[in-house]
Amino acid sequence: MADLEALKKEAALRAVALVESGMCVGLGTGSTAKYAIEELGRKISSGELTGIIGVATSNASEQLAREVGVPVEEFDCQQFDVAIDGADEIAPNLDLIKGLGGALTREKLLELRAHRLVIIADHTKLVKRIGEKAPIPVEIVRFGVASTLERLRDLGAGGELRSRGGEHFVTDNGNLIFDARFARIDDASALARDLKLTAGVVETGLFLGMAERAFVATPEGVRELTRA
Ligand SMILES: O=C[C@H](O)[C@H](O)[C@H](O)COP(=O)(O)O
Repeated sequence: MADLEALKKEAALRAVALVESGMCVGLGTGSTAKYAIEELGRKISSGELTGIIGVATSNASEQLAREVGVPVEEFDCQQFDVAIDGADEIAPNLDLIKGLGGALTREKLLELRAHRLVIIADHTKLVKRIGEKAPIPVEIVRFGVASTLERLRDLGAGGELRSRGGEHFVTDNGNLIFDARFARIDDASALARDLKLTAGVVETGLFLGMAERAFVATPEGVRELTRA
């Protein structure tokens, strides 16, 4: 296992330690959230946790959860005791960029209903300022994509439509992702609002004021960060 993978798993285990029997748990998406789902499955199989209900933020996470024995329900109006998910960037105030795995819309829908959103990551995801490294994934509908891109460029966005294997990347919702890059983001809330108000935009990967804590694994150990 590469070092970074070991760190991601360490962070995931710390988050799953917060889960208690009978909880409704939001299951994140990505290579770090995968370790959390596996650990949850292990604890359920061993009888350490009972009565857990999981709701997944992507088809891939739902499939993994079923494989490892986490009972999964459809997303409806659940209130989640905890949601555990990865992130692409973590700012000091725990504002996040998410969605490089393409699951941002389902993640946001679910995680807005979580009493506690717990982020798990390795130290490479820490930034001083949001947008420092990662683009902001913006999910957009296919219809009228060229005009939506024009409007996004009018907001100052560089970047491009995400592709995979020479084809447009398509989300679980059947939409496209524009990975938006901005020279410098001084006001993330204003940007999130402007992006959301752009016709054709479904959701953005800016998760502001949502995370309660983050377990960030470093070579020196796991740091626990909480939102002020
Ligand atoms: O759409 C994907 C999610 O937002 C992921 O949580 C995020 O991309 C981090 O993924 P990973 O843990 O694989 O770096």
